[in-house]
Amino acid sequence: MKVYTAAQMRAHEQMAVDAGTSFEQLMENAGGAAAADLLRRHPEPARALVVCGKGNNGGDGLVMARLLQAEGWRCDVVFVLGSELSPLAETNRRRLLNLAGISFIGAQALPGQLAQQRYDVLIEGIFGTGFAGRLPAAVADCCRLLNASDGLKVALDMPTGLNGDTGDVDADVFRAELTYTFGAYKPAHIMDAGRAVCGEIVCLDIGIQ
Ligand SMILES: NC(=O)C1=CN([C@@H]2O[C@H](COP(=O)(O)OP(=O)(O)OC[C@H]3O[C@@H](n4cnc5c(N)ncnc54)[C@H](O)[C@@H]3O)[C@@H](O)[C@H]2O)[C@H](O)CC1
Ligand SMILES: [K+]
Repeated sequence: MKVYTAAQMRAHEQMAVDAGTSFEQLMENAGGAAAADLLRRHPEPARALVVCGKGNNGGDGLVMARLLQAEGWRCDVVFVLGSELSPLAETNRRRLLNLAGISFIGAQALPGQLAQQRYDVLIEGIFGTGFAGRLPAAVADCCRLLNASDGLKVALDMPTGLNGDTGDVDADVFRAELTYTFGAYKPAHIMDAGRAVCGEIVCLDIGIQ
């Protein structure tokens, strides 16, 4: 079992890029592998909420949204940390523009939306390996809302509020039923406190050593 810290992930990602792939392709591989697994579990078109932060963790969610909508899913996308995204997340946001089945909803509209719309799947891409410190209040509020909602709760790489390196868990951590992690497990995935908030953990190959 491969277990990599955030710094080790960055090093292996860089090695893969030096060997000829690109960061964009790695993100496509991550979102693609997660979407493929979800589609195996949920072969019928369904309705998903994709909750993104501003970094590449959200970018993985945006790739998933594109691939799920291509299979007939309806995906609502929300950015909870503003609209200034990492370059790769922005590239993948643009790829969603004008696609059938994709709607963008404002973060302030999320509580009302969750009250009136039932989602089959909630995909959480707020923070991944780039997270350090405390959860911003807006993210803690969002996680509380998601935790209280119906639908399969899916975390990308790790549930937001879980520090992948240390296993520290915020009180308002996203409580996932299924966690897709990319390239390798992270230290928190094999700690009891971390495992308690990840649900089933599926480690997906994204083409790094
Ligand atoms: N490593 C790989 O091989 C791949 C990783 N992928 C995915 O990308 C994320 C890591 O993305 P990154 O952009 O580095 O970080 P995050 O998305 O987790 O968010 C970083 C973003 O958030 C800010 N931030 C961090 N802590 C806080 C805080 N306490 N409060 C407020 N804001 C915070 C930070 O400054 C950044 O702006 C990885 O997990 C994978 O999901 C690839 O897509 C595939 C290859
Ligand atoms: K996440």
